[in-house]
Amino acid sequence: MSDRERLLDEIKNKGIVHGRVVLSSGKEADWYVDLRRITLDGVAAPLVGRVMLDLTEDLDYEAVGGLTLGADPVATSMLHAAAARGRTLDAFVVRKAGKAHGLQRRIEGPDVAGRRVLAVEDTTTTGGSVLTAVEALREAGAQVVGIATIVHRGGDEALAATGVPYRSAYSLADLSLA
Ligand SMILES: O=P(O)(O)OC[C@H]1O[C@H](OP(=O)(O)OP(=O)(O)O)[C@H](O)[C@@H]1O
Ligand SMILES: O=C(O)c1cc(=O)[nH]c(=O)[nH]1
Repeated sequence: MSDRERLLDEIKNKGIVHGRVVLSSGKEADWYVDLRRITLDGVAAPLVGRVMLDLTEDLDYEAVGGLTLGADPVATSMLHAAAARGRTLDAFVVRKAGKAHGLQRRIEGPDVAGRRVLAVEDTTTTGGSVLTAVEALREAGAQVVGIATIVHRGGDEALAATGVPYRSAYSLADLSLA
């Protein structure tokens, strides 16, 4: 079984929750893909790193990250998977809001200014969260070369408007949710 097939099984078995839920956008839905149960799972997280590296292998980037919290373990899994393959990949965290004390950084981690970066997410519904990260990265002087998410729920138009390649590892059809 490939990493992609194994991760799909993990998501189906551990990540899908049925029931009425309010989404990040304020919309309501009858099911939720809780990818934190995947990206923080000891078996699934290493697969996340390898699958997301494979998904974006044609893109040239030196750092990866996105809007906290969903994106954070995606980025660190990729960092470790890259290291296991002999490649150095930095990670970063985009805060939802700037911080008023300490160094007052909106983007934590090694500096992204002037660097080629990949914006990641665990799931995209409207694309709003990852677009917030893309805006913050561009403001900080990073060159966003692509966007990648584990599960694509929606947001196609907003994502296309960024003008950079967008990839998702799985569609709702893969999860038998569409
Ligand atoms: O495409 P969107 O409409 O923005 O929805 C997707 C976002 O929603 C979830 O995060 P949430 O806002 O629940 O916050 P969290 O990551 O802090 O848990 C998820 O992790 C994505 O970041
Ligand atoms: O839109 C969201 O907030 C959302 C949907 C989903 O399936 N999973 C998730 O973590 N967030």
